[in-house]
Amino acid sequence: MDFQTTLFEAPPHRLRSFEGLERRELTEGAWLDVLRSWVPDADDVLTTLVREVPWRAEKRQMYDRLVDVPRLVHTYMIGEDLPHPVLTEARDALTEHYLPELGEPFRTAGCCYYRDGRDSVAWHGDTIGRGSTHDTMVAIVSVGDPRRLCLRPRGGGESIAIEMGHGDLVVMGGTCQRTWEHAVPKVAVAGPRISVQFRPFNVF
Ligand SMILES: O=C(O)CCC(=O)C(=O)O
Ligand SMILES: [Fe+2]
Repeated sequence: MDFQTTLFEAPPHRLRSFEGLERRELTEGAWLDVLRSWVPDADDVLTTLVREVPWRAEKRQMYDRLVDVPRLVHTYMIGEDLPHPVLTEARDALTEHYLPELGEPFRTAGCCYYRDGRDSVAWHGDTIGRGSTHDTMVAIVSVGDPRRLCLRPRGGGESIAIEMGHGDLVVMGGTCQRTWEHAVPKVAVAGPRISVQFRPFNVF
């Protein structure tokens, strides 16, 4: 790229491209995509979200069972402005990249704030709405301290774990919400982490 191009053409996204995205096929038509260090300004995204998101404690029945959810949450519904421009870019870039496979845009952004290693989410699938019956995608952008996303097949079998680091993208796709479960387990020591999950219409 020559100097003039760099100087005069503002990049359409400050996000990196999807080059380096790796797919891991799980069983029964479930899969995981992982792209490390996708999000720029991850430090700024973290501090902005800690400050700007109207966090509330989660005390309710979640998904298909009553789970222990020690963490803070807030969901940006369809049409609501997101609290950081990088998140808007991320949602639009995800929509563009996955549209041929997903067939619809990412619409909502669920935010979860794990304040320290004691915050966690128990085993569940995102099966409110269409995730219980249809193939879909949940795209997770992670900022802050790394935490493990554990996954296990619902029918029994070995679990796997993916580290979600500062600025990483992890996408659960195919049948993942109905044939597998996922969890973010407690750990002895961890600093703050925020997860932003982009989902299509009527997937929670
Ligand atoms: O913390 C994460 O990245 C996963 C959260 C999650 O599975 C959920 O809120 O449904
Ligand atoms: Fe989930």
